[in-house]
Amino acid sequence: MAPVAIDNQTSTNSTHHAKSTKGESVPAPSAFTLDFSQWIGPSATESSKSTFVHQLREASAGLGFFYLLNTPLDQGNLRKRIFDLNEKFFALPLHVRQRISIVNSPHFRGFSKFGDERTQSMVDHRDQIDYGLEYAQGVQDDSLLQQYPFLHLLGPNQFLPDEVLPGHRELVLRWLDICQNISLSLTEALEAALGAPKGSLVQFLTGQSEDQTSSTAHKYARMKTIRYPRAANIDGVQRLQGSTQGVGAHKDGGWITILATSPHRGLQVQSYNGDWIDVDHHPNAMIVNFGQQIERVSRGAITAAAHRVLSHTEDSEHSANLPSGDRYSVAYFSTPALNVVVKSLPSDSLSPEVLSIWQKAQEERKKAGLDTVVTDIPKGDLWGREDDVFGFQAWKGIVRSHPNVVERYNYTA
Ligand SMILES: O=C(O)CCC(=O)C(=O)O
Ligand SMILES: [Fe+2]
Repeated sequence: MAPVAIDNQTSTNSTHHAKSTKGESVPAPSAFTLDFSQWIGPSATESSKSTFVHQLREASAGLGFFYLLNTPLDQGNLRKRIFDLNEKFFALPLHVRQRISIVNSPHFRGFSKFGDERTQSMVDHRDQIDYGLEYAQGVQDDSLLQQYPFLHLLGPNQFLPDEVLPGHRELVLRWLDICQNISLSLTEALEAALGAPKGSLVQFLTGQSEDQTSSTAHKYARMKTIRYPRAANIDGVQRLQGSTQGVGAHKDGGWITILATSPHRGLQVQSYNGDWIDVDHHPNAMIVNFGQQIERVSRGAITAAAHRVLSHTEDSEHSANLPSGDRYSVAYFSTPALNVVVKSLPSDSLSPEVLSIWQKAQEERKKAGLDTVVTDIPKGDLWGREDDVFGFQAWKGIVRSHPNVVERYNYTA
């Protein structure tokens, strides 16, 4: 097959208000289920690995969301323990939760009260603890921080002591560590799926590629333990009348997201035709989606999923026949190292298999009367200039989500 240049312009063009010109409803591609043990571990064989890579390729060009079975996160009782921890934390009185308030942390890590976070300038109806890859201490060099404000993101997490929340530090750091490994391993599989040279994507995560801030690789990742409460008033804050925004429509700013949810409905992904599709809870699979940096690196061959979470009150129709109580989730976001320039792969280096899947998707869109993908997210929302290190994008994303931290430390946005 003649190679076709996959171009960022056409593959991920934002057509905010585009509609199917035929006005008919277009069937949406469904989410895929992949088995991680086919890719890595004692039962993986050459043939199972190639099946995995094939499925990953298909999943990457579809909704950009897939289920991943048999990860180490679903072994033993780890998932149950972290969800128990999450529920216990949010059951604590506000003044105890605020002992690890995000505004205590110059590194944007800690508890955000209900109503303190924004997406697309609108308030999110959730509360959460933000974490990042653990660094014993923050960067101390003031002139470096001035030049590269995103280095403020590196530093220690905040945890409640074991007497108050048993296992908090241990469990979260373990979850983070396992997710790091899964994300690296999936990145190796993505290299195979795209036909990219070995190590060409992994280098972005390890920080071993181009380096403009220092000779140190500033590896990075974020994680959140989240609650979407149902009550009308949470910690003295009233829900916005009529708003169902748990977290508003967005594409994750980083690389790969690994998500576990409680059985409650709420997560939705936007199909190429603009429809919002439920991504249901899976009791023994992680939900994986891609972030904007992979979309950029792959020139749009891999879709960064546009998604959102609806947050419903007790009496809404969405709550019917669903488990009562609040929705919880644990989200891990791998990102490129802060010091790397995330360069796109040369378009002629993408494998014919990827190009043909991409072309098929294009043809389907055309048949549906759509020239481009319909999305609520502006194109290249968190893409940087080709020569900027990723840290600047990470900084842009975080400062707009947490204006209270920006104000407390006099950061410039
Ligand atoms: O809570 C969820 O299910 C998803 C959260 C999410 O998309 C995010 O925090 O970026
Ligand atoms: Fe997200």
